[in-house]
Amino acid sequence: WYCNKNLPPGPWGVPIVGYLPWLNPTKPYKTLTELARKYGPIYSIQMGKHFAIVMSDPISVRTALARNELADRTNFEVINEIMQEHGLIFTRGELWKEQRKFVCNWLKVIGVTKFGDKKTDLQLNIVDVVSSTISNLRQTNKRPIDTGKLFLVYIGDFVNRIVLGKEWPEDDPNWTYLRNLAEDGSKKFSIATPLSVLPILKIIPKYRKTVSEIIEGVLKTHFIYKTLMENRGKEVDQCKDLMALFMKEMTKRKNDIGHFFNEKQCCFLLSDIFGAGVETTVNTLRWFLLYMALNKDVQCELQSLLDLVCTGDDGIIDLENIEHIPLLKACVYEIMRLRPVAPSGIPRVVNKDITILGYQVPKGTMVLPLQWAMHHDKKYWMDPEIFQPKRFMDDDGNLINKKAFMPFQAGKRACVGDTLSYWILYLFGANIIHNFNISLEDGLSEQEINTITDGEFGITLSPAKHSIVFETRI
Ligand code: HEM
Repeated sequence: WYCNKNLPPGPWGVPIVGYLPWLNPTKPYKTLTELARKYGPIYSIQMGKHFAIVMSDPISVRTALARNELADRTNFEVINEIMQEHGLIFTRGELWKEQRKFVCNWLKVIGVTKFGDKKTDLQLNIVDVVSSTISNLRQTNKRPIDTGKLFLVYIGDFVNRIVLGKEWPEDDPNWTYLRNLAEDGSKKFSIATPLSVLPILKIIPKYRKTVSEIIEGVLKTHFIYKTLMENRGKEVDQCKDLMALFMKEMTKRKNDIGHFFNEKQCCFLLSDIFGAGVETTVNTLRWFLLYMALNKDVQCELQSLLDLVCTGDDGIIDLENIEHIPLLKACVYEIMRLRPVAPSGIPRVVNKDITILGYQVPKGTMVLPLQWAMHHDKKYWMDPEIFQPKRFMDDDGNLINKKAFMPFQAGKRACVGDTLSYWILYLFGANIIHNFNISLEDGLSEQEINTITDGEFGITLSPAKHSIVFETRI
């Protein structure tokens, strides 16, 4: 690519590491955004081993992500070592096509449809874990709570139900192990991240050890999944969880060749969906409650609206009720704009030489759709740093689409869990705000609050450690 004179502009780097030494080590998306303001909506940058283009104009990002040539993920050696090219998120080619179709079909089977009937068992399952969360919070008696641990238990429980067809008591040793692994795994993955761009770092014991520990966690998780599979009997035929559907597909195709429905793929797929579904929604919900605590006027307005629609005897706000409160959806959109859990974007790779916005982009180039830059661009958002949910509403109070809003990205590889995530976030968000007055623990200085809202970036962007006080209001 050095000979290619028609590459997008971009900063110079140094041999081997490229531009890495100049990236903010804890918030790389902020440096990448500053570079976007300097070099424009498409620029090139060398990140260690990987040559990348960074895109930040929403229309060109959508157009680029929709192209077949960008439907693959970057080939990271360390990810291949851990995932062995199985699962869904990091797969390529025929395996990806087949497994994505299978997962999208499973989501339809359990009732996740964009415009369909929302009064399904699925909603009852979410409401059930929301009710347990609320009962738990009622007992906190205004004691400050670490929302990360709490939501991991309940959202994790819901995801286990739909993925494994399994409900574990909170103190079950397997479930406790998987939860600890989820928390610990995020930290380990962030330690291992530099390896994806600089595989040479593998010679340093700290990195080797981290990768070995991640692999050990993967193997133990698969052991738990395999035991669950072995213990499932005839009931599987009636079940709709992902594991059951996969097992039925394995039986149906056991004499066929040229497919990927085998036990190894099943284990990687189940853990991929658990990982993709839990950490993202837990952290988005934590951001939501944090900003509710910091914006009492919005919280009060929401509570009055929720009081009006909550007419059922059970005191539950359901998806039907939520259709009448555009402000709630606007708050969820605004939090995903202001603090997207994937601020740098999830990278894709160019699988053959192509032209993007008049530039020649060679095969193998990594493409970063930079969510942080799009979500904080003054051209599209007035006062982008301020939490202002009503920017997603018109003067008549209706929701409006914003082209620069892309938390799930776009195109053939966009997130498969967008609708499900919204349902989880609406049901948890609405019912918690309806039941409790939310505030941040007392006595924090402005600087401490800024540190919390600035967040910590690992696999996802989460608020820095903080506690929330839940005061019962109904
Ligand atoms: C707030 C919640 C969530 C956010 C912000 C989010 C965001 C994303 C993003 C940015 C991508 C990359 C898409 C691309 O390359 O264009 C992605 C991929 C993916 N997400 Fe989500 N996600 C969320 C929740 C979920 C949930 C609940 C599930 C589980 C059903 C899920 C499953 C996946 C899968 C399987 C992929 C990989 C798709 C593929 O490579 O074909 N996500 N997500």
